[in-house]
Amino acid sequence: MASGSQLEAIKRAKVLMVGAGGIGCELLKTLALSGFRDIYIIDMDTIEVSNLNRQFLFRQSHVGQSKAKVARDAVLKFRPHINITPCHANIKDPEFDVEFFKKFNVVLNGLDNLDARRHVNRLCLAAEVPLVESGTTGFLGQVTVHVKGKTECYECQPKPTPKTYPVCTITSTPSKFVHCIVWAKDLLFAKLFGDKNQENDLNVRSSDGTNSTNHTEDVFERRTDEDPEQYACKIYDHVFGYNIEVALTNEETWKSRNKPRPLYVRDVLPDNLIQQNGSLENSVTEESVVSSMSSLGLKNPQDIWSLSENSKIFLEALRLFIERRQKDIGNLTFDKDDQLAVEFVTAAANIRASSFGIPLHSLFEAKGIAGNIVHAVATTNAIIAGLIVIEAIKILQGDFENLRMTYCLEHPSRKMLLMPVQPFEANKSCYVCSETPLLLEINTRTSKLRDFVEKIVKNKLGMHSPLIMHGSTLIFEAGDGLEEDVVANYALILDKALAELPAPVTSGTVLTVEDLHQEFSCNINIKHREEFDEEKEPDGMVLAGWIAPTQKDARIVSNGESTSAAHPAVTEMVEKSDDVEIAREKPGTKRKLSEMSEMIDHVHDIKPCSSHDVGDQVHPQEVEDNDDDDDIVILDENPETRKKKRLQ
Ligand SMILES: Nc1ncnc2c1ncn2[C@@H]1O[C@H](COP(=O)(O)OP(=O)(O)OP(=O)(O)O)[C@@H](O)[C@H]1O
Ligand SMILES: [Zn+2]
Repeated sequence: MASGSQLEAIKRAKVLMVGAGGIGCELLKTLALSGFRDIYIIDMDTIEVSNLNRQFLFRQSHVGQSKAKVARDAVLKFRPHINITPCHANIKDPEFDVEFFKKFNVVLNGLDNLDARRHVNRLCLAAEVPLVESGTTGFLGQVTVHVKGKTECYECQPKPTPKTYPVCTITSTPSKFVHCIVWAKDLLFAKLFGDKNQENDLNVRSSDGTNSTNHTEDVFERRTDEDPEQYACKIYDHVFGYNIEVALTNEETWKSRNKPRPLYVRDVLPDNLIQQNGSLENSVTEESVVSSMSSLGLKNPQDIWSLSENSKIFLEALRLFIERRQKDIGNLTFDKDDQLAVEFVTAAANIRASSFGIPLHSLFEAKGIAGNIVHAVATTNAIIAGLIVIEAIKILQGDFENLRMTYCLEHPSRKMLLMPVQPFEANKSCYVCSETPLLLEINTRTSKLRDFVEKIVKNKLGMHSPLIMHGSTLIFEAGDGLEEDVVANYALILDKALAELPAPVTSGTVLTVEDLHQEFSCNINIKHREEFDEEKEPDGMVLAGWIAPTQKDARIVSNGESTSAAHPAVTEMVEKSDDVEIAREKPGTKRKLSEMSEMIDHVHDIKPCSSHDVGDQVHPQEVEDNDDDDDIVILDENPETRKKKRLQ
């Protein structure tokens, strides 16, 4: 029961809620029932059937409608007199600028991606509005609070980077099903249905053994006289048969590994395959979702298909893409909600797995791996939403002393499901909330402005509409509303090496990079470096100067006993600590735990590797083998052993 002063603060508060999904639905309900009266809610999505099991404000009849609007209507049914303003929009739209943010007393995030979270963080800092940030991954979750000048900001700690796999493991030597999924999704699917101009590491060889670059025919191009079935068989034979035969010629590779088996349509399927394959075409109606499973009469997504069933699905899905989804071809990126794409990727991954002697998986499992899905747990969302409201109330009352970051653990430690931790102070070298410049080591003679913009400014710094200045000279800008000739001029400049720009960027140059939409600016000191290690520094540049505070001075101390952990994950804390609060070495300050919120946003990535580095200590293959492909570290159920176990 809220006290009088709490109720006053609640009644007066203007709250901005971003995201009306799993956490958002719970949050809106809890805010309304706690007495909040003025809530602005932004969500860019419409309701999908898959949301209904946990986003309880939505019903089947709402599918296709704006989440923000339906959530508002649902809550007004039991709290008719409060003011909820729904907005079906992207929080990154320019209208949600710093002035907009300033209208609110607190911002509450129920988002599901790093990009939007960083954007909100920057605007909250600029507008000086406190932010309560949240995330859940299955049974795990956390609520963190970010108040400018009092706590760290959301970006003070580097976020976990996406899981990457060495290119050679993916293209040549898969040893786990996830490698086959990454191959099927990021290479084969992208090659067949994605942007033709993008770089792709899939071996594109023509059937006579020469590399396609030296040969007139590209197997992936469909000839005009080739019908979809023939084309599908050609692709099958090429990627599962011919390419494997070519790989087998490299005997070195197979000395210490099991050899893969080349697979050809003629061996895997009966001769009359093509007729069989297309014979159920009539079962696919115009209105229904295009699906090779239903076309072939396979119903249960939890069944593990045989090699021949996977082969049929592969050929049928490819045929259906050509015949029914022609307009999408060339623009597709894998989407876990695209049934035909999931079927194709499952089948392709399973056929490859079969070739390499890796156990096959069901469509349900494959979809989970391909879409990085950790199944959402409604109760975790409800707990997290409750905690968001508790922290929001403290903020509204100005009770900053008692703010807590709270972690929801899957396996309660010392009978505690929730672990509250005092917020950590701001990282003095955070490039977002402090003015600390970054340092970029780059080959200024060979790296193009485009590389700098894409790899550093957009990917690493998360800017969308950047403006790059060299002193008072504007080098580059991107974003909507630029004149055509300006855009054309920048397009030319992008292909120039940094040192050859009209205002040359060389060692010692300080660049200022700004994103006006994010009200965010930072300086980057440029240091020329001639060479980079292709394997360890695949970007060909290294951004430094953004040091997590944990690296230097923070260590976990539990009951007076320090450990050497540099950047503790929540589970390590559970493992080693008897206390809820964890003191830094410096007495009187407390440290918070590393973030888990991005775990769910992880994507599988591929990084380059050379082919002869097996056995090397730092070889990615070895790292990956030990690492077991995991994103989330959890504790073993048995508290005695307290071993770390990993959750895929
Ligand atoms: N940039 C953004 N602007 C506005 N809303 C956003 C933005 N990014 C994400 N969201 C919203 O945040 C919500 C996150 O909710 P949740 O994590 O439950 O995801 P979901 O898409 O509803 O479910 P799932 O991904 O599990 O199918 C979504 O409703 C999504 O539309
Ligand atoms: Zn910061």
